[in-house]
Amino acid sequence: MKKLVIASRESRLALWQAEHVKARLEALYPELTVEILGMTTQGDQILDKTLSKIGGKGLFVKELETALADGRADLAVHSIKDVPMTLPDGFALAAISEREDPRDAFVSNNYASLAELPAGSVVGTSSLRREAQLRALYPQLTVKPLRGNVQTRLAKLDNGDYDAIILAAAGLKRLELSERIRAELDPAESLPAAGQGALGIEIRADRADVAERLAPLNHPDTAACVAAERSLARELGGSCQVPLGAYATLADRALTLRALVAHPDGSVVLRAEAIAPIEYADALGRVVAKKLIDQGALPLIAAVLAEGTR
Ligand SMILES: NCc1[nH]cc(CCC(=O)O)c1CC(=O)O
Repeated sequence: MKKLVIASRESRLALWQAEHVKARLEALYPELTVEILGMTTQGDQILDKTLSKIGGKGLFVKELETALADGRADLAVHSIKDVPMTLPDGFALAAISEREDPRDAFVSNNYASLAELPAGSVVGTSSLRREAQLRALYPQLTVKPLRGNVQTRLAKLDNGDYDAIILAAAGLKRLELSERIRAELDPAESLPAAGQGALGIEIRADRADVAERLAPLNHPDTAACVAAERSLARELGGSCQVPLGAYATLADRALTLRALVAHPDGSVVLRAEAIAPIEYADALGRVVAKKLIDQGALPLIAAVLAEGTR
C-alpha cells in the first residue's frame, strides 16, 4: 500500500476532521501518501427542510460509502453522530477517535445563558433532541428551525434571525470558534446525541489492510462509550426523527449510560440510566433501552414518527 484516500464531506467541519485523520496517518506512516477526496452529499444539498423530515442521518453518509465501494476511497471520516446505527452490509467502523467535548453549546450575541433569555425569545435548532429538552425546561421560549453547516448557522444568528442557537460544542471547538460559546449545557439540561463529539472512520469490511493501518487511531475508552450509546439508539430504532439522547461516561473502568426519549414538544421526557463494566458496553445499551421501553418508549416513538409524517 502506497496511498490512502480519505472520503469526506466538503463542509469546513468535515474537512477539518478529514485533515485531522490525514495528519495522524501521515505521522504514523511517513511512507504513505494520504489524500482527501471531497464530496457533496444529499444531506448537504437539501437545506430547506429539517433533517428529520428528509430521512435523516444516512443522507450524509451514502455518497461516501459509494466511494469506498467502488475503490475511489479507502476510508471515510464521519462525525459518528451522523452515522446510522446499523451500517449497510459490507461496511465496518475501523476506529472511533478520542472524543472532543460532547456537550451542546449555547451561542448568542446578547445573552449569556438559556436562563437569561426573556420569554418569547427565539432559539434556533433543527435537532428534535435539543428542541424537546429546551421545551421541557424552558416552555416560555420559541424554538425555530435552523439548518446548514456551522458557519451558515452562526451567520443566521448574526443576521438577527434568532436570539440564540444551540450547536455541538465539538464542532465550534474544532473550527476554532470556541469564543462563540457563551455557555456549555450540562448533560442534565441537554443530554447529547449518541456519539456526539467523536469521529468514526468507516471502511469496506473486506479491507483488512486498511483496518490494520487505522487501528492506532481507535481510542478504546471513547469507543466503549460510543458503543454503549449506539447500542441503546439501535435498540430503540436509531431514528433521528425522534428526540433521543444517549451519553456514556467512564470512571474506574465502569461505564455510566444515561439516555432519554422525548416528545418534541417537551410534554414527555422518559429517562433511564445504568452502570456496567466497560467490557459490557453493548449490553449496557440494551439494558438502558429496556428501562426506557418499560416506561413506554416504543408507543411514544411510534406516535412521534406518525406525527412527523403528517
Ligand atoms: N448534525 C450535524 C453535526 N454533526 C456533527 C456535528 C458536530 C460535531 C460532533 O458532534 O462530532 C454537527 C453539528 C451540530 O450538531 O451542531
